[in-house]
Order: sequence, then structure tokens, then C-alpha cells
Amino acid sequence: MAAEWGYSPTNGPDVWARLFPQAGGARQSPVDICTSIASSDSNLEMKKLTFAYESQSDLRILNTGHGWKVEAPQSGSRLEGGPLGEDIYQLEQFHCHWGETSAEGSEHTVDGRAYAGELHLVHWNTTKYQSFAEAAQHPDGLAVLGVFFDVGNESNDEIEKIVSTLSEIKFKGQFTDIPDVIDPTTFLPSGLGYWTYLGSLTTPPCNECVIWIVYKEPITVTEEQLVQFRCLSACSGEAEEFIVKNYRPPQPLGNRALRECNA
Ligand SMILES: Cc1ccnc(S(N)(=O)=O)n1
Ligand SMILES: [Zn+2]
Repeated sequence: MAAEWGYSPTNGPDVWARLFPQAGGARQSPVDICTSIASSDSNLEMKKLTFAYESQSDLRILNTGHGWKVEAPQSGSRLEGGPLGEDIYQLEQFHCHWGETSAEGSEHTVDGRAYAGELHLVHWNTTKYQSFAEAAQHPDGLAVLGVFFDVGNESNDEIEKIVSTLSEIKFKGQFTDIPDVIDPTTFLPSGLGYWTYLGSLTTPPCNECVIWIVYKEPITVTEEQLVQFRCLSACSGEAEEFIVKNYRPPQPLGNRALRECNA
């Protein structure tokens, strides 16, 4: 049986490279964002990062066994500019990472500080490649927007549209349609300053194909919303193994450039 990767000591990030060699590469994600070494780049300011998304209803959300994922292929969406050169990237899916408590949960950290969770909006390069799968085999194939979660008293209305479906996808492999209209723009913070670097998928096979764009400003969710995330089961059957932690710890930045844009 194919080994199941996960986040436990026996199948987690420390041993992924045994089965997924790229996980041991020099361009891995996430990383700790050391703000003192981030360099401003006027090119990023001049070629403003722009995004355009469609509002969609009936998007499919599924329990992957490692978390929830919303399939949102949007041929009409465009992410371009900033670190993306002349290429246009299209939204494919979005998902989230979280921890056992709200003291942890994000994948990227900032000066060693973890946030309570991290949302990933995954896009692929439609200028150069014909499919998501093909794009994921190339160093400029994907662009992922990372948005940190802070815990506060105000429920996040857009996240609540996700939370309200989780009871229907408690077990691995289950899926349902989100009845509400989802506009991915509403997941983004009001302040659009970001850090960017060249990295990888943060889950196996950890392809080194991602241009990361991590927003500086977090969005707010409630503890209750995160508690609901942690009620998803990693198993498909009656056994209950809750998905309480699905984040990879920071990997070495090495000699990669870490740039910032204060939009
Ligand atoms: C599509 C995809 C697969 C694996 N990992 C990621 S992630 N966490 O780097 O965004 N995205
Ligand atoms: Zn992710």
C-alpha cells in the first residue's frame, strides 16, 4: 500500500523526503520570514500585483484527509504583476493549515512567530502551461497567496461559509457544495503589503514550483471557527483521528532572495 504521508512523528515532515525526494531540496517551503533580511524591490512596486476573481456559488469543498480544500478553477480569474513577470496565473483551489491550539498553525512564520492558521490561494501559470498538473512541474508554474489568521472576537463571514459545510465532510473523501456565493477577494487583507520568494508546495510531493506571495497583514477568524476545522477526521471510516495539525514547519531559506513590497 502506498505510504500515507501525514503530520505524525512516523509519517510527518521529518520523514517526507524518504518517499518524496523533492521534500529534501534547497527550495522548500514554508520558511521563516526574517523581516530584517527582506529586501525592498522597486520592481515590485512598479509592477503592482493585481488580482481579479469571479464570485462563485456551489463550489465543491472536500475533506482531503489532511484538511479541507475548495476546488475553485476560475478561467476568468487573473493574478499578475508583482513577482509574476509577464505571466498570468489562474485560481485553481484554496485550502488552509492550522494547529492544535491557536498558538501555532501557520506554515510561514514571521521572525519566528507563528500565526493561528494560514490560508493558501493556489494559482497556476496559464500563459506558459496547458494544465495545473503541467504547471506544477515547472519552477514558475504556480503562485500561492498566503494569508495569516489572527484570532479575534469577530467571526469571519467568508470563512463561516466554509465552516458551515464542515459537518457534511467530517470524514476523508467526503465532499459537498458550498451553497453560498464565495468571492476569493474577501479572503485578502485590506493592507496588501507582502513578502515574496521562490519555494515549493508545502505538502508532498513538495514540488519546487511555487512563487510565494505572503501577505503581511493577517485576517481575523474566531477560535470557534478554528475549533470547527479541528473536528475534521483524517479517516474515511468510523474511526476518529481529528485533523488538529496540518502545517509543515519552516524550512531553510538558504541563499534564496526574500523580497518585500509595501503596497
Ligand atoms: C496544490 C497544492 C498541493 C500541495 N501543497 C500546496 S500548498 N500548501 O503549498 O499551497 N498546494
Ligand atoms: Zn497549503
